[in-house]
Amino acid sequence: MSTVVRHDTSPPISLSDRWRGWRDALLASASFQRWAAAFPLTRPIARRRAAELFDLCAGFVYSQTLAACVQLDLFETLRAGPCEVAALASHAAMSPDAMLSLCEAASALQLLEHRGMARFGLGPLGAALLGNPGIAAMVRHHAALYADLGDPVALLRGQGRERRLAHYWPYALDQSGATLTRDSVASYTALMAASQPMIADIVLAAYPLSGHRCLLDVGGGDGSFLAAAARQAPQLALGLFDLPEVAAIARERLATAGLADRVTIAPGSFYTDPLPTGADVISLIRVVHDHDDDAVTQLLTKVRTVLPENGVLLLGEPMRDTAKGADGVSAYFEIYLRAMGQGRPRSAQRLRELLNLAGFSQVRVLRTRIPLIAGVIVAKS
Ligand SMILES: C[S@@+](CC[C@H](N)C(=O)[O-])C[C@H]1O[C@@H](n2cnc3c(N)ncnc32)[C@H](O)[C@@H]1O
Repeated sequence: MSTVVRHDTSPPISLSDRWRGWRDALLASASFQRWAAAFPLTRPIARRRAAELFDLCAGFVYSQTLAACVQLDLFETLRAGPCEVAALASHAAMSPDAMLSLCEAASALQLLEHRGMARFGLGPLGAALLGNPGIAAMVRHHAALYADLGDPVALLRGQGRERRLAHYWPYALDQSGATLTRDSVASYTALMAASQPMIADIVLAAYPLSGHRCLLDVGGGDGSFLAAAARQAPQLALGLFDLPEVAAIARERLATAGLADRVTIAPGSFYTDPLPTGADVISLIRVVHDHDDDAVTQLLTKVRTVLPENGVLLLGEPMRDTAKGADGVSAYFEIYLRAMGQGRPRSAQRLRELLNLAGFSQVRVLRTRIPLIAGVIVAKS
């Protein structure tokens, strides 16, 4: 491994750099670690750090344990009540020993729980997962991400290998959407629809739409957010803009929901086509984060241009800095979006800067029920 060359144009070392340097040297010292683990006052910190490092090393195994449970429909199987390992094993076409390993691992992760007499039932996290089908869908689609992450350094260097995640989100490869087929958009559209009810609850609780006349959902997927908005605000006229093949799915889904008369569907790409006019509120739900800064600034400018005076932009997506525990979200999206090939996880502050750049001068960051899942910003020009 070569040494990093430091140029003397680096800024002078600050007091905080010095303090951190001292701390890092201490923490990196094996003898300090031994002392900290032995000394009663520092022992709890040493144990916590050891557990945190262990979790980081083992994270992939935890994820794959969860993936196996989802793939085998274990949570669904246990919904009705606990089962014997032998029955679960025969259902999953594996040996009872292998099933026991999976059940033990899943129990340690609170996905399952021992229920005595070689039986296992749902654990608190497995049960919670059943209440939100979006999570299982998310776990299943991670197969593409983990394939890309087989060699993380090659991924970061942009070397070789076909990127499976970029094919999963084909608009990352074709911004006009012209080459996309129904098949190529169907899985990501279904994935988004599965988690949309929770997102819609969070966004619409933070910013109820009762004061608006017409909502245009840009990048609106299969129309699940619009359907939730329609339930909350019966007066609202609805519009959806998305790539043509996705817009076709939305047309069918919204017709099935009995909303055909209330909704106008506009197929197109926000890179190449104008946005429809007429809405007094335009939503961008989980759209901005997977596009690069220049594209986002252009999109936000387009949105501002078609909004009337006093019209509102409603932006909802995970943000780096709006929640306790958001560090994990930040780490996840940094690498996820790198594998996808575009976009950045942004802080509310960075989004504010991009909104200002696009001509929105009144920007408010709203509190949300579960900030880890979605932050909300409303903006006016
Ligand atoms: C991550 S999904 C979010 C979907 C939906 N808003 C939700 O939260 O469930 C991003 C959406 O933006 C759409 N999209 C991506 N690029 C687009 C473009 N250039 N023009 C229009 N829509 C686009 C995708 O088709 C997809 O439906």
